[in-house]
Amino acid sequence: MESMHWANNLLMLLDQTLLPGKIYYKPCCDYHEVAEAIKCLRVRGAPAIGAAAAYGIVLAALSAGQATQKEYIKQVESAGRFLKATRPTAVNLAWAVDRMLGVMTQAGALGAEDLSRVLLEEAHKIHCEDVESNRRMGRYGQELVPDKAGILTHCNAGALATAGFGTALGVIRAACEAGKQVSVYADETRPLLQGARLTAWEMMQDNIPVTLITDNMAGYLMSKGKVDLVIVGADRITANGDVANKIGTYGVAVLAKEHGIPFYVAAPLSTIDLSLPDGGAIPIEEREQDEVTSFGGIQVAPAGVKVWNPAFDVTPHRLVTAIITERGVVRPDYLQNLRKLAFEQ
Ligand SMILES: CSC[C@@H](O)[C@@H](O)C(=O)COP(=O)(O)O
Repeated sequence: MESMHWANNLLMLLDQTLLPGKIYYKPCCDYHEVAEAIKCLRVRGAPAIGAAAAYGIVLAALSAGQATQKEYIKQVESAGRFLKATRPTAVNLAWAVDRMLGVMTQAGALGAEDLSRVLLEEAHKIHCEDVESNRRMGRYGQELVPDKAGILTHCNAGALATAGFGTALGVIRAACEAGKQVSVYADETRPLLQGARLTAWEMMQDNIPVTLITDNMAGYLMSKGKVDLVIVGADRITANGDVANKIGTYGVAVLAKEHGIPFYVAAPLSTIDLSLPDGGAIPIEEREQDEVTSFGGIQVAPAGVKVWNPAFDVTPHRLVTAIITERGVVRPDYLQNLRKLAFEQ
């Protein structure tokens, strides 16, 4: 299932807020619609919001087509700032926007039509490269998966969260393609249920055995010897290997440590942010309180109760066994090894 595609100068986004009940591709005809879709999690997952934002830049460029060159550049840059401000944690979003703006600057001498064509080519490149990275990650990562493994995952780091194949779920898919049998356990992932709604659905679509658990069952599941490894995606990885991912990931990592279970993170290089020294510097998105006080549109908490709703947490690098990237598997010392990997050609 494609998370997005480009058709007739429109970005078609699979509306993930409706899954698994309904499959609907929402057409976005301007960058404001793309920004709204990112904010509301119609499109979500770090690489997917990066690719969507890249197409958002193309839409801004297309609608600036009649402007003078100076005005055109001003409008596209302003769209870039707008798109970047939608969600602060996943660095892939800013990475993709900056890459698009960089291409615009380099090709600055071109007329509007050519410039928009170059931007569309770049957005397609970002989209295609992500699928290719995930496939590579899968090849490296599947070597860490023993046959008959019980695998716990949190949130959704699958095809839906990327341009295709997935990061953490890509590793699982690659292990299956290599002939291994696996049993996947999906944390439901409160408050927005990406695990229940999306991961369980994705695994079932591919006939990969999956068992859904609520988030508070993970420790007991591990104590019963059902989990051989944990694998999750990431929204941002800092220079020292600290990992921001969906809220609840940190708790799973602590439980994995307690039970001696390897904890793997699968993420492309576009998720690695060497400009930040450690996880303390990552901006963590806080979302609306009704995501916590309501469930399926029904209020489940007393009106007026105080709520804290961070969308992500940070897992310290000491709990991360290895980081799987499209260039290979990185192990501690992350400070040294991530830098080495990023600058390798
Ligand atoms: C390959 S996706 C990795 C992460 O982006 C994913 O695990 C996650 O935390 C997504 O959060 P979301 O709030 O659904 O966008």
